[in-house]
Parts: sequence; C-alpha cells; structure tokens
Amino acid sequence: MYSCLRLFKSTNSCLVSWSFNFQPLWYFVLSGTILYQVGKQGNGKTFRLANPYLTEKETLYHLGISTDDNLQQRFGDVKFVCLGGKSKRMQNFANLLYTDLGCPENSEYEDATLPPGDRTLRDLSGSAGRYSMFKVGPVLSANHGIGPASLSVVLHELLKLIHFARCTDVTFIRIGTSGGLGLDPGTVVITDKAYNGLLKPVYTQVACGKAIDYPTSTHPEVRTKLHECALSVTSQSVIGNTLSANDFYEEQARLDGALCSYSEEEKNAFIQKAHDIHGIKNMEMESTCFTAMCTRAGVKCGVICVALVDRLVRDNVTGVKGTGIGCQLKEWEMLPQIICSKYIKESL
Ligand SMILES: O=P(O)(O)O[C@@H]1C[C@H](O)[C@@H](CO)O1
Ligand SMILES: O=c1cc[nH]c(=O)[nH]1
Repeated sequence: MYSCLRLFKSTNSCLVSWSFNFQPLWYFVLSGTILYQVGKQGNGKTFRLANPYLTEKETLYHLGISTDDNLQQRFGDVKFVCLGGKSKRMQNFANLLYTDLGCPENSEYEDATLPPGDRTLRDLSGSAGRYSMFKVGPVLSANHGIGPASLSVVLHELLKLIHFARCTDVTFIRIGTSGGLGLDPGTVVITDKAYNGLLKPVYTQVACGKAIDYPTSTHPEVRTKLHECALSVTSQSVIGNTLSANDFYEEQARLDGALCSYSEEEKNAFIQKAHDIHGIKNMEMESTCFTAMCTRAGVKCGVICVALVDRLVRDNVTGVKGTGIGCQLKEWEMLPQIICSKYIKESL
C-alpha cells in the first residue's frame, strides 16, 4: 500500500490512511491484526473526475461513444485500461487476454450468439475512425497513436469513460516499444520516472497561454509488480527512467532524420548524459503525458516498453516485416503484452 499521510482515527479498532490520490483507505483492526481492508489496490471509491464543467451528457467524440450508450452497465466493471501506439497491437493484446482470462463473458463481441471460442471482439471505437478499443472482461485495450498530442485526446476520453461508468480502482498501463540505452534489444524497461526532452522529470501542459509542469512518476506498486511479472517471463528486464520525446528523430537525438541540427559528438554527449546522470534506460514518446495525466486524474499508472534498438550503438530500428529481424521485432513487441496479461491475471 502506498500512502502519503497516515492518520490513526483509533489505535485499536479502525484506522484510516490517505491513498495515492489522497482519498481515504479504511482499515478495521483488532489487536493489531487487519480484519478488513476496503480497497486492496485502490480505495474502493467510485472514480470521479474533479472537472466542475463536466455535464451529465457528454460525447466522447474520438472514441465514438456517448453518455447515452449505457456506460455504467457496459463499462462499470473495468479495472484496467491498457494502451499502446498501434491499433493492431491492442487488438492482438485483447485477443491474448481473452484466452489468458478464459473467455470472460463480460467482454464486448461482434457476434455474442456464437460459442465463446468462435466469437470476435468488437472494435468499440471503429465508427469514429481515430482509435481502436476492445473490452475483455474487466480490461479495456485501446491504441493511442504516436506522441502526446494523440495520446492526450484518447486519455481525456478514457478517463471520462471510467468516470461516467462509475468504475472503482482502475489502473492504467502503457505497453509500448522504445529505444534502449545500453541495453540489448529485446530488454523490457519498466518506467520509474518519465523525463522530457530537456531532461526534466515533468510534463508541460500549455493551457490558456500558460505552461504548467506536472509530475511524471509511475505508481510504485504497479512498477514493482510489473517488474516481478517481467522477471518471470524474461531475465532481461530493468526498472529505470524513460526519456519521453515529442518526436522520433531530432528530440531523440537521431542522426538519420530528414533534418538534423547537431553533430554526432553532440548527439553522443546528450544520450550519454541522459544515461549516466539521469538514469535513463529508454526513449519513447508518451510516458510524460501518460504519467502526468493519470496522476492528475487520480488513477494508478505503469509503463512497460520493450527496447528495439540500443541507442548507444545505433539509431536505426531495422527490420522488414516477414524476414528474420522483422520477426524478431514482432516477438519483442509481444513481451510487454505477455507480461501485462500476467500482471492483470495475477491482480484479479
Ligand atoms: O506504443 P508505441 O510502440 O507506439 O510507442 C513508441 C513511441 C512512439 O509512439 C512510437 C515511435 O515508433 O513507438
Ligand atoms: O527508438 C525508438 C524506438 C521506438 N520508439 C521510440 O520512440 N524510439
């Protein structure tokens, strides 16, 4: 349990502590033994967004869903929201979960009348054409596209979805790919803190002409447990900080973009500094926005990415679909999915 403040209402029978999002967790204690704890992972309270401007009727435009779509009945049981860049990856992850969780009935299908093994999971956001989203038991699997602009849109709408669905104790997990720093390709990195391109552990949100910096840590319980699950799948797994850039080329100090404003020496010095001084183990494009928005909203979050290339050695992510190295990339991309599925199964 992670608590920022701990207050004892009574030393013997009942105590309350404040959870990660500063909401109370109640414990009922007799002679020092916890008899009953409300909310093992969270606080058992209905998730509420604090935005006073939200109304009862809202359209989640990019998800192709609205508050008229029985959100509480269809999504009220959601405990995990998993996100990754590609829609195909998130569809594949949904299918993997469907098998790993034993074809849970509370999934959303194209064809619910077929026997469980023959059913196809429905893309719930297909009509809007921007993102894909699947529901498998208590899990939503959605893609977020590339970078914070695309991610923030779907995160706003997913957070609103779990708010209107009145979900409890929801954890958000990003399952992605990245460039590793001093790691063999295929190594799995679980993010501790996310850093921006200026090597600061913040996400800068611009609103009404002002820039506000928000903290970017993952939840300690989530990252520890993700790491335990990762180690049971592969010995090549580390916890470290992640550089989250606004683009794939210049902000990640690649020399092989169309444009380049720095020398190879400057590139090497930057990557080495990120690694040596800030403990950065990988680079991707979403973890600052993801951790900051989840933390602001009061949901636990974790980030698990596989490294596809060692950026201390090269820039290029090589591989052609269907040939040797391409198959390897596909295998590596599966690792965060397998680990996350294990995490979810063990958490339910
Ligand atoms: O979740 P994915 O694998 O899409 O994340 C990384 C960061 C960028 O979105 C993208 C760049 O190739 O991959
Ligand atoms: O180097 C890499 C690989 C995948 N995704 C990134 O953002 N960077």
